[in-house]
Amino acid sequence: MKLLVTGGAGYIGSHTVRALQKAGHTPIIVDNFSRGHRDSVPTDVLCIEMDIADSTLVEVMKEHEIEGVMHFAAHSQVGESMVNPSIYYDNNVVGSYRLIESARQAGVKHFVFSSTAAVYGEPEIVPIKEDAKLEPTNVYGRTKLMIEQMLSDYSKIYGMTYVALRYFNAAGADPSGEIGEDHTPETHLIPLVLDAALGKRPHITVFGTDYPTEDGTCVRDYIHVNDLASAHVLAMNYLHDGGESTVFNLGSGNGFSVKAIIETAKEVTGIDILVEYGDRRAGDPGTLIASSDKIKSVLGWNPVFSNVKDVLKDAWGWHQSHPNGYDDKK
Ligand SMILES: NC(=O)c1ccc[n+]([C@@H]2O[C@H](COP(=O)([O-])OP(=O)(O)OC[C@H]3O[C@@H](n4cnc5c(N)ncnc54)[C@H](O)[C@@H]3O)[C@@H](O)[C@H]2O)c1
Ligand SMILES: O=c1ccn([C@@H]2O[C@H](COP(=O)(O)OP(=O)(O)O[C@H]3O[C@H](CO)[C@@H](O)[C@H](O)[C@H]3O)[C@@H](O)[C@H]2O)c(=O)[nH]1
Repeated sequence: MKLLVTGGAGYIGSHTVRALQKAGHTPIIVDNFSRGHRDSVPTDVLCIEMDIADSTLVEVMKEHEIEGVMHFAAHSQVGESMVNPSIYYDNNVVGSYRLIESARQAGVKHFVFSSTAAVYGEPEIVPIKEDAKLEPTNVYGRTKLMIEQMLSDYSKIYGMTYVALRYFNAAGADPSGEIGEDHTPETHLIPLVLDAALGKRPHITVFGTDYPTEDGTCVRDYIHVNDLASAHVLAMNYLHDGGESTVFNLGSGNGFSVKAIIETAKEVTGIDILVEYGDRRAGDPGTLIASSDKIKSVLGWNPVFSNVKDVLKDAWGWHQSHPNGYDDKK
């Protein structure tokens, strides 16, 4: 299939582009490079510098006979969304609306969307299943839920089928060491802990120690970025084969506290990382752990990297070989 990949120069998008190539598809990237990296784009992939809100995308999709869109492009930081919500409503909600509408006008048949565990808010039952209540505790999660609702309406009324993949915490890097996580500014726990191990930061600050969890710090479900990538290929193939619109969770099914991640990072790196304890970050739920039973049974998804230590090892490999991230920003 010829597939348009928005945000394909970002962290998860760049890993998925490679998975699509390996599966025999032709990805075409659209990225405005607000947060992505040119060096993460394979040299044999067409990459168009463009915003998802640009209405001329209709012509791009028609010209390249795009069958499906994979939509990664977004702002995606929980903390930032609680400080600067307007850019989240604009880039995520308005931008996605314009993209979905362009796809409809171009006759695109399928849509795979990067949703998030943040649509659930504070769960009543863990592991979280797809039919759990949807009450986001932060603006970021709310914007993603609104996009899911748009896709549901477009599917019912215009017949454009979609899969929303609600990922939990993406982590790790391709074991090749060629691509990895490089956000500016970095806000995610694992890269920050590894930056502290590299001496690029004096310490890691734990956000909150009074959550109702075993050690008082937030519990998250960390999933290897390549396992996320393989799920995208399965989801698009499923839609191509006539599968109906639906949502799937994507996680490892295991929860790790912030303290546990820091301890595992100390083991993997062999470095005694300095830790400080701070206040809670606004909008953070205490515990998010996925049930991924649905995607396993419906799509036959089979995660390869089930151990958080292996995830951290791959992330550490990338950080050691690219201590300043991609070269393109220097
Ligand atoms: N990282 C995670 O743990 C995680 C978890 C759940 C969901 N997600 C979702 O997955 C997706 C990818 O996340 P990521 O960590 O790879 O993010 P990222 O910031 O690395 O990648 C996003 C890419 O989209 C591009 N982009 C942003 N706005 C754009 C626009 N208006 N037009 C064109 N390009 C634009 C950026 O330049 C960047 O290359 C996001 O939608 C995010 O919400 C991420
Ligand atoms: O310096 C730090 C950074 C983070 N944390 C904590 O570590 C956990 C993980 O935080 P982070 O890595 O920022 O991820 P989340 O806020 O859980 O959000 C990620 O995971 C969500 C799905 O669960 C996605 O939707 C988001 O896009 C993605 O950023 C949270 O409890 C944070 O409070 C710290 O204690 N100190």
